[in-house]
Amino acid sequence: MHDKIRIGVLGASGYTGADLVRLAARHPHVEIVALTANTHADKEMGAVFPHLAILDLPRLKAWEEVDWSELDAVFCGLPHGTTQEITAAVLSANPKARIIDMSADFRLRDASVYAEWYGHEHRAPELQEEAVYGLTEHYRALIKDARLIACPGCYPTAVLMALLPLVRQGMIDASDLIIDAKSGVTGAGRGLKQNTLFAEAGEGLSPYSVGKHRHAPEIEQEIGVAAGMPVTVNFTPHLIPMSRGELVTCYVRLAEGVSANDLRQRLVEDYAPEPFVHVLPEGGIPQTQNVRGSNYVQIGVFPDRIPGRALVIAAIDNLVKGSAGQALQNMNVAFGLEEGEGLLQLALFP
Ligand SMILES: NC(=O)C1=CN([C@@H]2O[C@H](COP(=O)(O)OP(=O)(O)OC[C@H]3O[C@@H](n4cnc5c(N)ncnc54)[C@H](OP(=O)(O)O)[C@@H]3O)[C@@H](O)[C@H]2O)C=CC1
Ligand SMILES: CC(=O)N[C@@H](CCC(=O)OP(=O)(O)O)C(=O)O
Repeated sequence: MHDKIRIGVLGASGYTGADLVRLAARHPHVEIVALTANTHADKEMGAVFPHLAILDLPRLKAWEEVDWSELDAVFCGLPHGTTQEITAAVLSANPKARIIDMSADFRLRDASVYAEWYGHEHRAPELQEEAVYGLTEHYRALIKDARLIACPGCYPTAVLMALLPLVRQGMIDASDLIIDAKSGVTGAGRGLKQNTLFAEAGEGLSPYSVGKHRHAPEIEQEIGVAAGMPVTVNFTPHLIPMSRGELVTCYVRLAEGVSANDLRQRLVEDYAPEPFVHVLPEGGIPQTQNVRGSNYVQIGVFPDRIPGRALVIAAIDNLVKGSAGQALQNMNVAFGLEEGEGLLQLALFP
């Protein structure tokens, strides 16, 4: 029996993997045993990420070279589509390993919805069925015993944290949700992409995947469960010229007799025991700068000038609460640790 949780991070040369390493390196109950990369395999982590060079870390290697038997938990920060077969291989080599996946591969429960939005049949359908959706505050009881945890996408994390308690209580109309979302460029990963080049993303603001972003079905899946009926949402993401951070503005229709104040009160009460959720007082403005580098979520509620409507706004750091931080939070739950262990650092402001 080891006194620390021995972890591997697949995709450690990417943004989510590297942020996981940054956080895990200071976690008192974690030992980082294996790190993998694709094109960066065989490099030192500190050579790929000089901000981590101060740490004594294992060398990056190809995932095929990892000895799975020495790991208790495996974090996957791989491009979606690549994690299914790798997860199946890991679990067949070490059925006791806990997999905490940051990609989209196991989030959708319906195989046909997955195939429609990701363009291929799922390659590990039995694992897709087994996976637990890793929105910690809402699925904690299932995460505790799960072998495969599918961490939510960054946008769905922010949206669902803002809306789930309200939909569940029937305080807003789940069939009338308009979500205007903005993300920093790290949301797109570290690979070279034209739209995230400084010259093209800087000093600009653009919507993308309008009407067809793959986070829409993920949001619809979870809102649908909370509402007890299928829903369709209007979800439009935008790319903002900042490195980290995400802000979602949700325009909602209030149920009869419900006010924006009631929504805030509901969120305050539901999230009162939650260490990472801060529901702001009346007039409080959520800002990405207030959560930058941290695992916190800020939520603000405002009345709309249009009667019967309200705005619920949430801010997160896409790489922390939106991926690596939430993944580590899930590991804490799965291994029976204090949920805030390794995650209580405050936002880097300004
Ligand atoms: N960025 C974000 O804000 C969020 C991302 N996610 C999801 O997390 C996952 C990782 O994202 P992110 O870190 O941004 O991505 P990056 O592009 O920054 O990193 C991808 C990582 O996967 C490795 N890799 C790429 N292709 C393969 C392959 N075929 N086999 C094995 N390893 C491979 C890369 O290795 P190498 O660099 O050596 O080529 C790199 O380590 C994605 O599924 C993403 O959608 C989820 C929530 C938020
Ligand atoms: C700015 C940007 O490009 N963001 C990414 C979202 C990152 C994320 O959460 O993606 P997964 O669902 O693949 O994990 C995007 O819109 O595709």
